[in-house]
Amino acid sequence: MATATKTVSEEEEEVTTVKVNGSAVNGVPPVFTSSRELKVVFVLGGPGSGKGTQCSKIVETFGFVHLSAGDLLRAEIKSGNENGNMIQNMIKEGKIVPAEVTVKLLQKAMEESENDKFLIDGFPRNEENRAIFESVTGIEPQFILFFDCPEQEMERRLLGRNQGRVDDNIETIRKRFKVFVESSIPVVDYYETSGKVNKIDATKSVDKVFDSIRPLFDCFNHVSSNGYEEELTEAIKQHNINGSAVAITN
Ligand SMILES: Nc1ncnc2c1ncn2[C@@H]1O[C@H](COP(=O)(O)OP(=O)(O)O)[C@@H](O)[C@H]1O
Ligand SMILES: Nc1ccn([C@H]2C[C@H](O)[C@@H](COP(=O)(O)OP(=O)(O)O)O2)c(=O)n1
Repeated sequence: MATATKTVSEEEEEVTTVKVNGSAVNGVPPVFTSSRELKVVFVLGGPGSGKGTQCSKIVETFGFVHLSAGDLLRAEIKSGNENGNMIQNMIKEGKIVPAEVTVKLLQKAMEESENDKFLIDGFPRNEENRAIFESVTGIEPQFILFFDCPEQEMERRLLGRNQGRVDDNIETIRKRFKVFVESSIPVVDYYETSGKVNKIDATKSVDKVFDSIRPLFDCFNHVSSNGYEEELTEAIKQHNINGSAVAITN
């Protein structure tokens, strides 16, 4: 007689469903253990372009969880963890922390959350970030928000941010801009080839920037009978048609 009881191997199979997209790094298979269908949006842009500000608004309106890679790293410094000194020194120098450290923090935060929609802010910041995240979690982002803002404006905003950050001084800011152009823009270019990048003119007011982002997230609240994927594809198409005709920074 057929029974509804699941075998141990069937249960194991369920727990590993998000692993299937992951490819092995050096022969090591992906290790993410969530059984949920996670939806991830990467939020990229230069330092001070307004990523964190807009993420807070998206969280309020669309119920995403905001995971700022920078905030997670700063929390790690405060926690007194053995990596703290190394992270602190790299941030002070405007350098990018090794991906294994950052991916582990993001992975832990996602596993501990009960939500299934994540805004990952300030990540992936280089090719190593991107490749290791993909291999470990098997997650492909729904899309990328790319905040386009001239350096002069970002510098003005960072110098006025006033959060007591060790890296918001002119010397480190210049280093961060260089790293952004050399290491982060290539990641944006990578996603550009699969049509996932939604460029946002970040020079406008906070409310105007949010107005331009909003249609990309509406589908997560108003799912039509076709499912959110079709709505999202249409929203991305419209965004690109109306698209802010702004040049990639530098
Ligand atoms: N559209 C905007 N116009 C003017 N200032 C802004 C805008 N968005 C953010 N800011 C301010 O600029 C600074 C940097 O913004 P933040 O969101 O922290 O940037 P990021 O997370 O990209 O580093 C903050 O002081 C913030 O209040
Ligand atoms: N993926 C990441 C994100 C941030 N970091 C480090 C290096 C960055 O200069 C600092 C600050 O990043 P954060 O995203 O908080 O701030 P900015 O966008 O530079 O304003 O953290 C990292 O090493 N790797």
